[in-house]
Amino acid sequence: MSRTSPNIIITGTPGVGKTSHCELLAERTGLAHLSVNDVVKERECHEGWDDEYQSWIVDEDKLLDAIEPQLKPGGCILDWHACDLFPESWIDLVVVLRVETRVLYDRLTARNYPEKKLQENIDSEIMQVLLDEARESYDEQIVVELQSGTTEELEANVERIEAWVRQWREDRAKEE
Ligand SMILES: Nc1ncnc2c1ncn2[C@@H]1O[C@H](COP(=O)(O)OP(=O)(O)OP(=O)(O)O)[C@@H](O)[C@H]1O
Repeated sequence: MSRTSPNIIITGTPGVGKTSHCELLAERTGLAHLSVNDVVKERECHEGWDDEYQSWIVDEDKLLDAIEPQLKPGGCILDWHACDLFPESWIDLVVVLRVETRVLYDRLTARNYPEKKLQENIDSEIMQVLLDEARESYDEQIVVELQSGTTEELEANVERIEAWVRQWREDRAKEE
């Protein structure tokens, strides 16, 4: 698949800062921020609502069919707490955001997460579940782990990804 702009996944445990990163990055690069949660909800790519976890039960096939037309030409930033379902051939960079347990606890508590969901997400961050998932699903060279504990780190991460996008576009232009 030939893309004129890259597709990037920004992933990590809920509360690490995916949306904050994606919004800033979209604004600065012109890439489209695709919130997978919104797609699931708006395009009904789910099999109903899970009351205990307060989240949709995602129909992954439906989701992939829904986003494929947007991903094919490139230029998307996928914002989601999972990454292993997206075909490798669609993706150019996978950013896994990480945060200290204490900071994540405060962020999720502020959102009034149900106790079970809060604890599972904290455990998932401690066990680096998303980082392992990304490393198992994609070429290690395209997987980057970045800290997202402070606004300075957020700014530095966005600058770094922005520079990567610039370079990607320059390299692609040279190839043509
Ligand atoms: N690097 C950071 N420094 C300071 N605050 C941050 C940082 N990243 C995120 N936050 C704050 O943490 C909260 C959660 O951030 P955000 O919604 O971006 O996380 P998320 O990973 O997208 O969560 P979800 O998966 O539930 O959508 C927000 O209040 C945001 O302002």
